[in-house]
Amino acid sequence: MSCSCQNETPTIRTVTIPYSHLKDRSVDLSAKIEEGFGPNGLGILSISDVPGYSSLRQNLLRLSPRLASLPEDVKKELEDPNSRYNFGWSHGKEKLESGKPDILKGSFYANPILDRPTTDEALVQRYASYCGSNIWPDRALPELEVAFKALGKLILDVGLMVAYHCDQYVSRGMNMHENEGLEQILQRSRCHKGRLLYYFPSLQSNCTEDGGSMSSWCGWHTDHGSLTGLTCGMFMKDAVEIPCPDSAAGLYIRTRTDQIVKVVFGEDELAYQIGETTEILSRGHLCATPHCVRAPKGKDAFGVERSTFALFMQPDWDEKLNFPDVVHIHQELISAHGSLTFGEYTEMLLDKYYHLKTKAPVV
Ligand SMILES: O=C(O)CCC(=O)C(=O)O
Ligand SMILES: [Fe+2]
Repeated sequence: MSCSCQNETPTIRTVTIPYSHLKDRSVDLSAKIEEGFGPNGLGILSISDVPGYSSLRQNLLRLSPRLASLPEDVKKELEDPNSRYNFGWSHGKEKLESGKPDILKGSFYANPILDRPTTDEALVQRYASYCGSNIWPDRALPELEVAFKALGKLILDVGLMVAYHCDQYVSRGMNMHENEGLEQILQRSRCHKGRLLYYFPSLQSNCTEDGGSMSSWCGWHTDHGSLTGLTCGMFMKDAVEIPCPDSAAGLYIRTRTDQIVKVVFGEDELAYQIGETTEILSRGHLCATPHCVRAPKGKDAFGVERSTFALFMQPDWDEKLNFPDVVHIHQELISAHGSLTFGEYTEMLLDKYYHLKTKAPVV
């Protein structure tokens, strides 16, 4: 890990694993997994030299401003209130830390592997945010489906390799039942979710000030699922890709010791973060990652937009989660219900946080 310090907030480079090591199941990557995801790690690591990745990233991220600038009535047709906007276009539906609607970014959600994970209508109603169907802009932006699925599949394939090495690391510290490792859970899931994010350009009135807030573009949170694949954000101005105009802008992480650090990884690297579900199931051997995104500031930030893509890899709605006896996240929910499926667990969380289905998702 290298660290350069500016404004007292250190900038830390992620632990990086070359793809050639990752794909080799006989290489022992425990030390790297521990350094990135273990109790003293940042909860993020990146994979370098993934074949084909750079162009798939560029193809998809370049479509993000085009999607966001489609006419309002076209975007409205891509909305899915029934899934609480967890499929298709979502803008201004989620709430910020302040409770105000989040109008700073637009998201497009889809399952990159299965267009329709089940035909069972009862399941679609019960777990609408997982079991729903994809909504593609077939006429307005037909390239989106191809580019989204191609990048999403690649991030899943590489993510399964990361998961294999996570299991190797965790099984050194605890007994793992057969079939209950992260790799197998993710392999058999039908509900992975991709999110193409578009951060609208800063407006003149607010791009000089962010009130010192780290989370000016995306609030502090931990991802809910198992493992999140994340691309390096692409900054653009007037449809042209530019370097980020403010070195303080980008992804921030809160460390185990409550320090806030800015995290960087190469444009051609694919980053992975741990979600809450993995932290619970691994009994804390792998730790979830609190993170947020800071918008650029200063006069050069005017008109600058950011695009990125996240793949939330999560257990199937039917997956029985073998929760440990002692957990420190969502303890009251889990201990009251010995064995829960991931679908049931998620519905309970949504109810806890979002007051009986009136608000936003927890991906
Ligand atoms: O924009 C980013 O880099 C991170 C987005 C994120 O954390 C999320 O979608 O959960
Ligand atoms: Fe996140």
